[in-house]
Amino acid sequence: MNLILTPIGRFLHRIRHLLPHYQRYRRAFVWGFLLLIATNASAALIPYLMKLAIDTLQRGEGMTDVKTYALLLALLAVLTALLRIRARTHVFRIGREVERDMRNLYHAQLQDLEAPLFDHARTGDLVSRGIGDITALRMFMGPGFLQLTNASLVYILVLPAMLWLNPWLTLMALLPLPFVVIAARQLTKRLYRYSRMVADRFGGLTAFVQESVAGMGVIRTYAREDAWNQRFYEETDKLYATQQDHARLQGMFQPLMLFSGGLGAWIILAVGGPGVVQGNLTVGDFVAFTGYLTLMIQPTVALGWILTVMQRGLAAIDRLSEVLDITPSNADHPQQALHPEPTTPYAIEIRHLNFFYQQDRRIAPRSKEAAPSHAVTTAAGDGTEPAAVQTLHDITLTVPHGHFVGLAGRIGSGKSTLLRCLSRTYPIPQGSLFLDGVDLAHVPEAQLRQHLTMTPQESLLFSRPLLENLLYGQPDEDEACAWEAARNAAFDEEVEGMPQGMETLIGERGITLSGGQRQRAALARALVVNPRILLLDDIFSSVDARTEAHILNALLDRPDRPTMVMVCQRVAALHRADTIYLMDQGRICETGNHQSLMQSSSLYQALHTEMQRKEQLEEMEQPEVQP
Ligand SMILES: Nc1ncnc2c1ncn2[C@@H]1O[C@H](COP(=O)(O)OP(=O)(O)OP(=O)(O)O)[C@@H](O)[C@H]1O
Repeated sequence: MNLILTPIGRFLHRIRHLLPHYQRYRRAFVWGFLLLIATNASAALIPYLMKLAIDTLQRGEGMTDVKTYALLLALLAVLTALLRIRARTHVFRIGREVERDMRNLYHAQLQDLEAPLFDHARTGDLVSRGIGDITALRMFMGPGFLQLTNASLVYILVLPAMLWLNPWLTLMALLPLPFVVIAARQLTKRLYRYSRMVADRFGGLTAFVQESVAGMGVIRTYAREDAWNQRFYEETDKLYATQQDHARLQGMFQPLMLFSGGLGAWIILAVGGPGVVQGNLTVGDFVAFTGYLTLMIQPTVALGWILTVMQRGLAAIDRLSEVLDITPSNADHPQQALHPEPTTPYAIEIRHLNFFYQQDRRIAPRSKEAAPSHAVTTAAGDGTEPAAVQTLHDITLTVPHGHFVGLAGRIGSGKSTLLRCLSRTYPIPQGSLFLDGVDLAHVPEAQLRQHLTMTPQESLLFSRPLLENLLYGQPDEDEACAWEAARNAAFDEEVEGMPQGMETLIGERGITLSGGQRQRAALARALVVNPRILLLDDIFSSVDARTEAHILNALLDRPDRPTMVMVCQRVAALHRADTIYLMDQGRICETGNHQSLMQSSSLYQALHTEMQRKEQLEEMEQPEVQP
């Protein structure tokens, strides 16, 4: 019992993400199955009617019967064709529906994945899983199901008919079958291996193309086109070689199946022919036998194709499961709603926060034969915990409601990482970060995003009209709200100057805007949400100092100003900060305001002087600044 259950259980586990679809479309599958039974039953009647017609002719009986058989045969042929068309369109539609559902599921899962995975996964590979692998799944669920069911039904329906006509001749005709089964078993594993390799290589190639398009400017700047092309050719060569191995294997199968069918036909002639001459077999039996064998040859020959589609489908489901199995790190945490009004003196409280970046946390199977529960693994592919590097050390701080906190420190001191933790972009430990006294790890995602907005260093804009980008977090707001936010971000005048104003279509990732415009558009997008807490990570790096000061002053002078934590790179921001946390090597080394730090911290003094010098140079280079 165990022996039977274990492989079946393993298989069901492997296709676990497909089982809900079998459940959802169970009626459609049953209906498709019934249509296929009807199609094959109708097809299986044709050789039998031929036998009756020929036997009637042989006996020299009246033409009326023969005409009736001819009419019946014609009707049956039409019926079989109609049923086959209906069955095929029906089953193909199921495949399309599953394909659509899986694409939606996969896309939704990508939205839930956390930042560390995107740090290490290759975008192109994720794209290829969402496109190529889901197409392979459609083939598995639609045409694959159709051909497999068809082949099984042909054997189930035709074999008894042949045995009933002549058991001995049937056994002889099917002599090559065991060899076919053995060959199929041998080839299946290798087909899976090559299918998986082709899918992985294709994923790598998609990632390459994606990087080439994104990095076109860099490639041209360094005149690396030829070298880059060469690397691409090497990748395509590898894919080609794997595809060739795959095709060779697949190519072997079809002739093998055709040969076994031909051998069966030869046996029928060699054994059945003398039977007809000796009178042990009627000509009708002989013709029916040949007809049945022809019926069986088609699915037998298609077996190679079926196996390929099935193995490619299994490779696809393995690759998709690696992504679909990943659960967000806070999925199991109990949820606790934030209070609508502040209940504690601190909007933000951080207690002894330690944070580690995982190294080389990539999506890959554990072993060559995809294991069921793998998902995230190390470069070694052994599923052990990836190495981690501690980036934040024992951070403790508080931010009272409405305060403006500045983070300062040298490059790589951990400022952005701290903001990423605060915005829960990265998984955070429980009991370390609190919003309004509620453990951040327990705050429901949707609520968190209404209360807290983070604008990172490099903000992405979507290839949509500017208005849609600005209202992205509050799509129900009207255009007036977008204009107000643009005004607060000192971006409104430039929008007015654009020929299509708010309806201006933004290029991919905001490419058609200048760096400074992109940053202010991203700030305006955050302001539309009107969050209680605003996290700003060095978002003025492409904006001149005066514009930065202008925006910041306007923001801070608002009576309803949010609690703000900002990575400060300019002196004006530091001067306005209620509290400055000075960071060094992942630690908070000094705390105070500008005046107190100028007196107590040599690191702060040095940073401040550097900033001042940089700003003076900037002013000299760019005398024309925006208001
Ligand atoms: N996604 C990541 N994965 C692994 N390590 C990272 C990641 N992001 C940053 N680091 C490392 O963490 C350290 C702190 O980086 P972080 O970006 O927080 O510094 P920062 O103070 O914001 O620097 P900057 O002023 O240049 O923006 C650096 O050593 C950096 O290499």
